[in-house]
Amino acid sequence: MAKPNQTPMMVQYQKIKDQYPDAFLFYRLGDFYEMFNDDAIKGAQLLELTLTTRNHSSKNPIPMCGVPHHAVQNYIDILVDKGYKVAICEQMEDPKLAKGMVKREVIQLVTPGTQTDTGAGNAKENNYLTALTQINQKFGFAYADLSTGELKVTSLDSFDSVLNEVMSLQTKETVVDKSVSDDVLEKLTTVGILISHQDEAEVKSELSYLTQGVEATEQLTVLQHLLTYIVTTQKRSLAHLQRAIIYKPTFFLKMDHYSQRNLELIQNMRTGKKSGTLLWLLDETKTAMGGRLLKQWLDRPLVKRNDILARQKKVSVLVDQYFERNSLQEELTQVYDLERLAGRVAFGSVNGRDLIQLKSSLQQIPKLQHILNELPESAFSDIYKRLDPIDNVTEAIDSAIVNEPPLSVTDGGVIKDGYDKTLDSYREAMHNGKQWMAELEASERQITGINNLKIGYNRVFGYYIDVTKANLNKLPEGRYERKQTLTNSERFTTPELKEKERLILEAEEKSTDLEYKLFVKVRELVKANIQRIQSLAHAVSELDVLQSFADVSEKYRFVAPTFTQSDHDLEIVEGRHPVVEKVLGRQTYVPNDVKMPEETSILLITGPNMSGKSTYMRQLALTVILAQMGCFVPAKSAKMPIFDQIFTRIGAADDLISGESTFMVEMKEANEALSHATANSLILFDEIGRGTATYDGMALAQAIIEFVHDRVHAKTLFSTHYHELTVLDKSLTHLKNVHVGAVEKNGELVFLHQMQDGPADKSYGIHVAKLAGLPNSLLKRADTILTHLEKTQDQHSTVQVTTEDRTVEPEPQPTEPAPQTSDEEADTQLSLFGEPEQKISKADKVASQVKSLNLMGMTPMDVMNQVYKWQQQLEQSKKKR
Ligand SMILES: Nc1ncnc2c1ncn2[C@@H]1O[C@H](COP(=O)(O)OP(=O)(O)OP(=O)(O)O)[C@@H](O)[C@H]1O
Repeated sequence: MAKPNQTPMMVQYQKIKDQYPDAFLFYRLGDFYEMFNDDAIKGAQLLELTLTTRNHSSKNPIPMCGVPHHAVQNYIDILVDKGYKVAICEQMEDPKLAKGMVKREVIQLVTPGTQTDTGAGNAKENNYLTALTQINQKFGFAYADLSTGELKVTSLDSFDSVLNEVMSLQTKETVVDKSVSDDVLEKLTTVGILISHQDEAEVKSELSYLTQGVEATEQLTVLQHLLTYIVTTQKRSLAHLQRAIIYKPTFFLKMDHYSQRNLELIQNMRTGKKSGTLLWLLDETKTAMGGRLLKQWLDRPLVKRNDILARQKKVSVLVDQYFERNSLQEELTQVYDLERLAGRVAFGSVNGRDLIQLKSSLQQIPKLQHILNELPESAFSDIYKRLDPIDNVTEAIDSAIVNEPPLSVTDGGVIKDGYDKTLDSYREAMHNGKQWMAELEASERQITGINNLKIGYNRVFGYYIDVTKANLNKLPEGRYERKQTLTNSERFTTPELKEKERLILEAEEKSTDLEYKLFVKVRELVKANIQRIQSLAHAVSELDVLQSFADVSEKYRFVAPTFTQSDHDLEIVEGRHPVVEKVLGRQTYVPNDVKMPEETSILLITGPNMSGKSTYMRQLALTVILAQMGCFVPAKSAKMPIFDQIFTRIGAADDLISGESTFMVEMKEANEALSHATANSLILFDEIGRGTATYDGMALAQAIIEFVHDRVHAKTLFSTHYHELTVLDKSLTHLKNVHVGAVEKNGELVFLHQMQDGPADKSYGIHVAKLAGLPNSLLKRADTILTHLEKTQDQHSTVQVTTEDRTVEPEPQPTEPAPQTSDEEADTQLSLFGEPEQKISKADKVASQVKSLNLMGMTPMDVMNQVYKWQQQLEQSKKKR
């Protein structure tokens, strides 16, 4: 709100700022964009700028900071990357010509989801703006990428599905209307998404084609809000936005975002980067658009047999045709980002260099067509047809734009000679100008007899005749008009020089104006062809991803999988985890079979820690994903059914939203799988139940296995440390035991990484703890406890699997007292800490904790954490003393 005694400028500033309370207002003032008040205080801190004040002599100076106009994009990017919005407020008239206050307006609101200049490093990333509405228990969900014009919409029936979409699209901003509940908004905010409110929906008639064919109320509503938000923030042409495509999550192999994360499809769990992911392995794309499409395919593998086979067929052809594939790669390398170029054409931000990139990309198209023609099969006929070289655009650019245009489109030098007669005549005048001046200089020297007389030019005084002071007396009277006096010379003009100057300057000005007009004309012609460019871009990206699949398939010895028709036979022979194999090296990696014929639905996997159980499970999931993307798979041979969904519970569970315990999340994820999986799904459960007390965990694990076996029938890999569960194969006919082999050599554990039939006979947890470097005395103690526990268990038979009636007998709770230890054992504990018992009460406490430790219910990591805690406690007690 405007404050009393404000200057007219600050009144104008405040009026504009009031319309954008949640954005930084970059207010153009001459060569700078200024921020004031709170924006300035916060902006100076975030952008590391010097904070100054306006009216510093007044009682209430106004905090202020600014950035130079030519560097503004950097600063906008920094703020937007940090999740803020920036309103760019421009001067709408020339300050020299303005009467009173210069008119200013916000020309664009840049937000995290609408940012289109995402930098060269992000060329292979989409930047999705998403939108949400909640109508009659349903969610309308839409998303758009403003840099490429992609627009999609769907209906979702739960918030979990919304979250899946939001997370897998990696959106930074969601547009919502009033219908979205506070609870939903809070959850979205918790996962770091900026919420933008858009309550009105007003889509202009010229954009109504974008929603054509969309009928469901929630879809139409969400699109209208999204489009209104885009129009109000962008305030520029949106000619490249494509008609909304309606999609359904069931069109694709469904995976929740936890699975996508756990399987490390596009993001490394430890580093958050691409390296070490399936995308990293697969990405041999040569164009940025291909890179983006590959990511989309990886997010959404297919489920329709014919679609999968059509892609696979193309990959096969390219695998076989090495030379053609190489040529394709070479030609694709020279195709620029057609999608984003089309976006810049629509926004009007395209420059001469962009048009040259567009031209040279289009010139590659006939070469791509030629290569596809050389291929033996007609598998590529659909792509071939879509490879439209758009000759009229190539010709228009080629005839008009110079080969190496400058960055600016307003300073001339963009249009070719011979393209426009009027432009040529201006250029001639400019060029002749030099000639005229040389001739005039020669004739003036002759007339005056002054040999060092010069004709020069500067921006302030224009053209002048320069005569040294010593020669001034030689100038004839009357003809020479004085312009400027310097120490050693004087500068003059003549009516003739003035006339030539007028012609030259006029030609220059007219020439740049005309060049810009001609450039815009070419740009408009390109704009009229945006849809053709976009459809070409799709075809090129597809070709690029397919060649990348073929390249990777050949390089890493992948094979084409076959898909079973009606039965659920799954047989992978010598399968590999492609990423682990790439990292470890081909020689080190041990391939493994996965054999699950129709009658086997569950593989119960046992084996030591670190032996490769999780890798084996992940390997199968990645093989299925690769197969359903249309790619070859890392195996000697592979036969599988087409899966509809993949559920995984692998690795550490975390829940960003509710802050629930690991065990709670684990159970929720298990529930998700048990309630939604079908006989056509794949379930991977890694050590379910380990997050709670042994008996509880084991009971739950068994009940879950039985439930999957009897009711769900999904193909399931279940790894466990509960060896007691391996007897289940006696009662569950569709369950098979397998284990990862390991052998003990001279007391050392050697992992074979080889999957073998039957259950594992030992857990080897303590051996793994040894590998992790835990102290010898502790390991010795753990061995003693283990022997003791095993004895107790044998005597009391407390842990026993019950399979009768598929129910679990009530088990004793793990609150029973810890096994009594002998004096000799107590001594061992104390020697662990090297201190006599009576002096150290802390050590005493720790020792008693060691005694009561339930090693059976702990992973090596838990043990390490516990030991670390003890070390800390002992360290503190030492310090106190
Ligand atoms: N088939 C294989 N060939 C060679 N090395 C392998 C193979 N599978 C796994 N490994 C190696 O063993 C390591 C441990 O594998 P993984 O995490 O799958 O074991 P795990 O049995 O699931 O362990 P834990 O039970 O402790 O979770 C991997 O990081 C990898 O280096």
